[in-house]
Amino acid sequence: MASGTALIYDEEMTTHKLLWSDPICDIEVPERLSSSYEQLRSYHLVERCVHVPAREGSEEEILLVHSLEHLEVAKSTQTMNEEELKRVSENYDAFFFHPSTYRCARLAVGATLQLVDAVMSGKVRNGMALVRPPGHHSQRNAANGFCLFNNVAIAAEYAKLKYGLQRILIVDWDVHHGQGTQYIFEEDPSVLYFSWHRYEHQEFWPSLKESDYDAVGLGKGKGFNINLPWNKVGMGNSDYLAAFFHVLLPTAFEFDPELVIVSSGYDSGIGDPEGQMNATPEVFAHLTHFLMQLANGKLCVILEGGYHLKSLGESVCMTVKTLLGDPVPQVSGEMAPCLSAVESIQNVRAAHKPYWKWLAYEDTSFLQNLSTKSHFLKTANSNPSTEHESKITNNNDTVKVDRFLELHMKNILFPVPPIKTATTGCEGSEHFLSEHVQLVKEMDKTEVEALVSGFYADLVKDNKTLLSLGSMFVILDKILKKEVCNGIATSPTAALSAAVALRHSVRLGFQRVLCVFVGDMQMIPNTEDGKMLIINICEKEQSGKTSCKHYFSLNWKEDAEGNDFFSAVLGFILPVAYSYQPNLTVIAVGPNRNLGISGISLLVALIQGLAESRIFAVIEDTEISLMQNVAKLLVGASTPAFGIYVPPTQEKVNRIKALRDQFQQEWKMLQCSVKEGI
Ligand SMILES: CC(O)(O)NCCCCN
Ligand SMILES: [Zn+2]
Repeated sequence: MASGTALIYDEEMTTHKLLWSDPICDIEVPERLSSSYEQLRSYHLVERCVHVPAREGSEEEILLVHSLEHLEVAKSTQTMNEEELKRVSENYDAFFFHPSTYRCARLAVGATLQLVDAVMSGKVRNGMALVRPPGHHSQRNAANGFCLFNNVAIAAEYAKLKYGLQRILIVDWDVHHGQGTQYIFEEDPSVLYFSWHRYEHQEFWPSLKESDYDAVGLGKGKGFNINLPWNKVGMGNSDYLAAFFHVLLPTAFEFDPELVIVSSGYDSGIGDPEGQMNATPEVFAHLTHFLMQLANGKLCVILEGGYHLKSLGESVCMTVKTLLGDPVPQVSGEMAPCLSAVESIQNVRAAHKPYWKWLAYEDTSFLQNLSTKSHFLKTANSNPSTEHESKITNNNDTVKVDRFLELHMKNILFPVPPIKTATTGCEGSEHFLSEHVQLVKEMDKTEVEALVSGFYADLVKDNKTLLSLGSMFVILDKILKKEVCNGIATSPTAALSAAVALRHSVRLGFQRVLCVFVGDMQMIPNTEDGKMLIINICEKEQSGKTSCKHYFSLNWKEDAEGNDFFSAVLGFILPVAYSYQPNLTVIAVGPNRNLGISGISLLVALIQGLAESRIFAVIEDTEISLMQNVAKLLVGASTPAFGIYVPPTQEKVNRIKALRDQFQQEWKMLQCSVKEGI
């Protein structure tokens, strides 16, 4: 199983720079690269990565995407004087040549391909390439938007050719639309291109009609181009996460890519003069964590834009930390997407409904018989209350942003626990023991009895379970004290252990405990005080207990063919969980579970982004192989395998939709459509 994270950086890529005054291009400075690298060193992240050297992309590799003419023009600039360089640059929209630009652009291509090779060969699991000039605006025959060669597009074509790949996902979270990449792949169903971008109803650069949500791809490529336009500035963490839950991730899991490449621009982060958005650096840890669950973890992150040096550096570090497997920091801010974001999400889901199975039963009825785009929802000016209040008055006040980020990151960053996982040494644990796993000794019997006989006496009826509780208490204590990141235990009665664990966790001071219980929960704690939120995935409605704000019973029957649980996790469980913002997650699997191991693995893998990755898993002791799967995921020892993708049935989609409609006011991350007439 591949492990390790590659970091590719070559200082020579800092030699490309603007030689004359140009207010559009003067933000693309060499310090973008050097200060990001310095920030990685300051967080001791460079030494934890596998260093892979850059190389020059060959002319042949560049010709995979670009015309010979484009290559020749670029090559000819090496010997030009300033006057000539300026003149050639004027042929393009927002591009500047320097005598070293051609060399740097070839290094950027080569660095990107080196990363693809390192990941595809299994030398590493994933990695990041810090490159400039960026790539996603450049086109077959033109430089554009600071980009000369389209690094990511060349990487996709290279991977198809060299590794015979048939499904590559490109995620472009840069705040500008990568129109270059869109043009290159818009008829190609083997490359799924997703981009969000500042758009403001075509007001914002590059102000293209084809950047809107109805540009879904052409010919055989229809459905494989996804544009999510942001029609307002100030988009934040909740908008970005909602876009992942309700648009990108369900599509990505259905597409089932063999490789994921990120056009990783950080101008979508707070403080950036171009983006004017509000998303804070830790959100990139969450986005990265989600993408790591695809393609068996094969993820190549390639730098695009990002023009506020501090914001860029912090976001790059959040990305690399997550690639390395570190716990994911709590995401800040109100978990509620703004109206404009929800409208864009709704529109792009409607536009893509004809192409994706997971959308087949989503009702975009309001669009029933409407063909032209003008009928799609458009807010000329949604009322101010639906706007995010901006944390920073204006992003142009760089020093103010620096100070904000200094404080913000202090709160976000936390010491990573030395040990990743604690376990009880239960049967089967020998299969995943490593230096990241700690066996906990049993709590002594009398201590357990004292603990249990008082506070939990009503729950614990017999001695048999007493001992299994003992080691559970030890694990919970270690998680609370942050001596370990997560823990796993087996129990003869997981339902009882879960009930005791929940009560014990609240007693230990966890204020918001999320419990996802798979199977028959039997005893359901009182969730009135909001200190617990329970999602019970069961085969049939628990006797008489209907769903309410802090208790959901989600009826689900495992699909015989494969794993159809994606829509439940992405469309319901994660949005509720992220809205709740727990500080501990308890995952329990009781008797007669109604979910497959792959469905449960998906749940465990995706939920690690919550509560600073603090998870306590308790599994019925008859489920040895499930326990091993879950443990390997918690340790980070295995890249996730979620079984055969099966789209949700209409009945299951309706069940999730009903819960969403009922609770989207309480848990706003559930929102993915605007009710008529609001
Ligand atoms: C790589 C990039 O997307 O950040 N380039 C932005 C160019 C903006 C020109 N006005
Ligand atoms: Zn950009």
